[in-house]
Amino acid sequence: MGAVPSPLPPVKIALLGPGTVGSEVVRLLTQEAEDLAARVGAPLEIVGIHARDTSKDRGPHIPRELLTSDASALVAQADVVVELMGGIEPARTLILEAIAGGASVVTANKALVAAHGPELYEAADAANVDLYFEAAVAGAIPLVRPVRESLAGDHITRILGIVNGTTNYILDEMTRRGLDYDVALRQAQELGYAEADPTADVEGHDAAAKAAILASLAFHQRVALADVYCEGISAITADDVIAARETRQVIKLLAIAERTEGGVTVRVHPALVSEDHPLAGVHGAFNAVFIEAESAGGLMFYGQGAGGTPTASAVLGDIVSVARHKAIGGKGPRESNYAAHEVLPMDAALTRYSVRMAVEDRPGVLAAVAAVFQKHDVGIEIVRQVPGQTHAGLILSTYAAPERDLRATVEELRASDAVAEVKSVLRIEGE
Ligand SMILES: NC(=O)C1=CN([C@@H]2O[C@H](COP(=O)(O)OP(=O)(O)OC[C@H]3O[C@@H](n4cnc5c(N)ncnc54)[C@H](O)[C@@H]3O)[C@@H](O)[C@H]2O)C=CC1
Ligand SMILES: N[C@@H](CC=O)C(=O)O
Ligand code: NA
Repeated sequence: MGAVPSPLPPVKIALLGPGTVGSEVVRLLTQEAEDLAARVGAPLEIVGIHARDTSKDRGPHIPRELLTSDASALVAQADVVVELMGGIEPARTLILEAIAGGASVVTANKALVAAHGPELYEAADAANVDLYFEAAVAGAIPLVRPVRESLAGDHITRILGIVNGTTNYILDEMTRRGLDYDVALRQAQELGYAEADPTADVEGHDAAAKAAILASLAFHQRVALADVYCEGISAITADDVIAARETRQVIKLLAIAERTEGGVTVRVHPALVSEDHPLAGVHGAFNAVFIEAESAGGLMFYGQGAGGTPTASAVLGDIVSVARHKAIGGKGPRESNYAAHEVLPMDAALTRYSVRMAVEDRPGVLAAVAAVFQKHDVGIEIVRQVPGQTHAGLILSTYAAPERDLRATVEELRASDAVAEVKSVLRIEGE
């Protein structure tokens, strides 16, 4: 019988941040140890867990003896560092220390990858180690690998989707259960969906970070967070939700990255989506992303975008990949940033508006309103009259036009004496 190969030495795992996601990653690394070892080709050994407070009891899956407050010492002894603390610092410094020490890194930290991705990619490349971040975009949904690897031979032209679970949960609860915004936000926090500072979720910054990461991978160039137009949902009211329902639409926070002849635009904002569109059926903290590519055509990715356990699935997948590279050799793909499409401002994006307003109840008002649209070369597709108490209500939907013209139209409507109040302006996507 041939010599039995000696088992490979354990791959040493250091975990930073045993919180909502981190505690689930530790639980799964422990409970699934046998299967994971078989898949990696070597055992995975958790050599330490860095936490701010090592005295706090963290339940049965976080052994007290593994807790340490000395992150640098822990990182120095690991083959793979799993960063699940969030925030920019000290996560960035610790990841750079890990890479400099020859460790591969798995992170779910989209704020960090969006803000400092190039620095981290270059450091990982120079040290010939992996930097994986599948969990950073759309939680459990495999999206980073398909864009970075499976579609590396294609030309992606458009990405449109829901990439933040917290805001989808809030808007969905407001739409389907008439829940108040603040109550829905609190519930999302209790369910472990929201960022430590939920402003990142509701003001769109989390989705913008994910959009910047996806656009950089999809268009093979660096798209900075500052290049992403970002508008959140904190101004969305119950009236907006009711008005959307009356026109058979729902409100979703969408991330949209487009590459055209003129260049690249990346934007995050609330939008009206037809009730007949698949995105309207994305409920709770689920995410869904449509990708259009020249050869592949249309693709749709759907799944849980937030939550400790679903996110831990994506983290574990990355751990298996990088641990396998550590155990038996190999390395994941490097950053691809050869392209140089012009990154265009939001003004250049082609969008459609739905403008809900209260107008004076007198002859000639409709003509006066229409004249404003005509002046800015914005076509009106649909005019709906809605009942109003003291004024007549109008909802005008436009054809696609450059954002700059749409915005100028709304600004002039606000100043018009035919218009008592512009109640809301929402873009229309996903018809
Ligand atoms: N919660 C979710 O559904 C998802 C979260 N993520 C990302 O995963 C990361 C972790 O998120 P959660 O587990 O939800 O956050 P969390 O707030 O529940 O856990 C963070 C953990 O790191 C610790 N921590 C934070 N700053 C620290 C510091 N300076 N030093 C030591 N420990 C520190 C906290 O005490 C806590 O134990 C974040 O980057 C987040 O954006 C990604 C996808 C989904
Ligand atoms: N707060 C984020 C967590 C996952 O990325 C979200 O709600 O999507
Ligand atoms: Na993902």
